[in-house]
Amino acid sequence: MNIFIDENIPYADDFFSDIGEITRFAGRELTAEQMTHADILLVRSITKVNQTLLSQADKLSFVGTATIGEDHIDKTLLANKGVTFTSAPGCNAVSVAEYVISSLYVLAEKYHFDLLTKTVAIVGVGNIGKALQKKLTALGINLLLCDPVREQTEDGFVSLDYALTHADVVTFHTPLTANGDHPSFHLLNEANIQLLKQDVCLINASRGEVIDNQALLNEIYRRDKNQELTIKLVLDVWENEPNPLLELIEYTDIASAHIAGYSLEGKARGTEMLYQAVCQHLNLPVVKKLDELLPIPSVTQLTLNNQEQDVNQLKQVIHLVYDPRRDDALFRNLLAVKGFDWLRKNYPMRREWSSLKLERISNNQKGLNYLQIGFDV
Ligand SMILES: NC(=O)c1ccc[n+]([C@@H]2O[C@H](COP(=O)([O-])OP(=O)(O)OC[C@H]3O[C@@H](n4cnc5c(N)ncnc54)[C@H](O)[C@@H]3O)[C@@H](O)[C@H]2O)c1
Ligand SMILES: O=C(O)[C@H](O)[C@H](O)COP(=O)(O)O
Repeated sequence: MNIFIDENIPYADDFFSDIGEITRFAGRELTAEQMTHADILLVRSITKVNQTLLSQADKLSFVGTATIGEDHIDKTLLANKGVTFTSAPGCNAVSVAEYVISSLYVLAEKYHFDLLTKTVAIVGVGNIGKALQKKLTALGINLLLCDPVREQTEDGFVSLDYALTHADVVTFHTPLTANGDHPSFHLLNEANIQLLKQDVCLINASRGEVIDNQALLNEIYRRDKNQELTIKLVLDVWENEPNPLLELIEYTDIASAHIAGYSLEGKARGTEMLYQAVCQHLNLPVVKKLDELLPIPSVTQLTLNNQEQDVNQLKQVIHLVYDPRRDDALFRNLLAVKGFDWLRKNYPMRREWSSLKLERISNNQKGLNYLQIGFDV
């Protein structure tokens, strides 16, 4: 059993070494010739699984992507070839939600605003959007939800134009789609970008192509020329990765190399989900568990030393576990020297909020419930 596994899939040996012979590959360099030997192929988002790659893959019976996004997979081709496919839905949803909230508290600090006075629009309310909705609701932050697919059968959603016009923060969490009733390609574009409020915070942690990056840059120039307040910008994903629009970077408040989903837990859950799917595919018992593999966090416990949680304490606790300014500094300092893919391949350890246990001075503390937003209490 020959298992081809992307080099950026963690814990591959732990989960798969006793199932078959593992061949690791660099995600952008896998060739059709190599695929002649593969029974199982496990990829990440940068490997295009298409006719070109699979033209000689006569032994292939299973393809898995250790990611939420599937836009790099020709699923129709796999179905026609009788190849089983699975992705890792929700594996890094918490990681992305925590990236967004950590970034919002950086913006609140930098621009001296109170998040509780802001309305946040979540565009795309699936696994990630729901994780974000749960945390932001627990933080008492006003929300608008935009999801035309869910809106067909559920209440409580607003149109994109309404969200763009009324929200102080707009954060995108749709898949990248070019077809269907609600294509997301260039969802934010030249025609609607001027609807954004004067001092809006704009976040993209979905796919770069969901926002027309040139139209965004042009809008930034236009607002600057008209001496309007500029857009506060958090970009984790970029059109044309790994070659982002360089002129856009200087106008971002937080820029990162498509790492919002890169918590250790998020990436490792993707591996575990593929392992479970491979076991089902091969009729093998599931005997490996991720919890047995995760390392002890560098900070495991914190005692909160004041009776009332205030926003400063909250910000410090959140940024103790993960502060996106770290990734922004790496991006700005190393993108030109090392490159986008290197930044992702060499991403430093990052844990999720649940890895930190909060000890309290007294149990009668009122205010924020850290447990509800995802800390271990
Ligand atoms: N930056 C990162 O590291 C990172 C990590 C994980 C996922 N992602 C991206 O985020 C995307 C969303 O992830 P998810 O797990 O929430 O997926 P999901 O499929 O669970 O949810 C996506 C939601 O978007 C909605 N949607 C689809 N088209 C829409 C449109 N035109 N307008 C508004 N809503 C629309 C869907 O109805 C669905 O509810 C993934 O497809 C992936 O591309 C990025
Ligand atoms: O789709 C996803 O899960 C995320 O975009 C994830 O960050 C992709 O990571 P990659 O496969 O590019 O390493």
